[in-house]
Amino acid sequence: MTPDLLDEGARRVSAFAQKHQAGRTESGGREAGFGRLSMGQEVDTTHGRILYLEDVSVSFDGFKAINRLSLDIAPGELRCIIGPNGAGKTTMMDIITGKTRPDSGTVFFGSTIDLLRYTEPQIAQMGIGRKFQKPTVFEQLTVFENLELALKTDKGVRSSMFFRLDSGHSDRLAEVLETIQLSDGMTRLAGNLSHGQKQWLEIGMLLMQDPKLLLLDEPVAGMTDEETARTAELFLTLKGRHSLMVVEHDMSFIRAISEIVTVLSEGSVLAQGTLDQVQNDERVIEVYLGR
Ligand SMILES: Nc1ncnc2c1ncn2[C@@H]1O[C@H](COP(=O)(O)OP(=O)(O)OP(=O)(O)O)[C@@H](O)[C@H]1O
Repeated sequence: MTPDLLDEGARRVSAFAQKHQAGRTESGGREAGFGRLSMGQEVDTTHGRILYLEDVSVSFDGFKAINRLSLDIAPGELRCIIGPNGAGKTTMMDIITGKTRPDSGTVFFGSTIDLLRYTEPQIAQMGIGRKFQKPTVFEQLTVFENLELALKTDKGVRSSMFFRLDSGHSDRLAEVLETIQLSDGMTRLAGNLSHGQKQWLEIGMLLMQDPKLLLLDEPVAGMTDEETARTAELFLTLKGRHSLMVVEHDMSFIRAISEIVTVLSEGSVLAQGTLDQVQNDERVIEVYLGR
């Protein structure tokens, strides 16, 4: 990175810090919430569902990875998805985000947006954010710059460096920094963060884009116990303001955050209920022990 870019970055961070130092609230301003949608479409959740899949199937070379899958998620819900390896969890997220087209079935965002009519970037713009297992932050940029860049994903890195935050963006950035507990580390290079902090930063980058629905694939894999506990706290603060779908194998984490747990097996819903209910379900015990 050139010195002029570094100077420019430092100047912006300093101006930002001065503006927001006094403005920190106990809740980090979280009461303001998120929720903007683009694409000129509002998500209609009046029927009590933000995501709705019905009878969805997809095959790869004759193998049914998703088999007549039906499930729905309520606005503000934090839904945990578990299931043995190969159950179809990632493929289900690929279908929701437009990465994979199902052979049949229905996938709706709210009650009016047919997601199967949109491309992957359009679905992201509509407010469905996805976090893959591995963190993909820009290691050579600071925490602040990563978050700032997330506001302007349509621009190149250099033009984004000179992008000026308006006060709405600036407030959101401060709010997100508080939410992901990186306010004090905003000038650190992302490459120097711990694994857990990188994961939180990437979640923060998604939050900058005002997602209605967040899909998170194995968010605590590789985290320390302390990082896992902090991630549970983070998800509980996001619940209500966003809808979350969390795929995870770590049962202690699921226990800390879950209300309803959906168990996938062989591409379908095998069981659904509280973690205790599904863990005591004979069919669930069988698919886990059978492997
Ligand atoms: N593009 C593809 N081509 C062929 N087979 C695929 C493809 N994507 C997924 N599959 C198969 O579909 C099945 C479901 O895979 P998927 O990755 O969705 O499972 P998962 O529940 O996410 O597993 P894990 O917990 O191991 O991540 C697996 O048998 C996988 O091998």
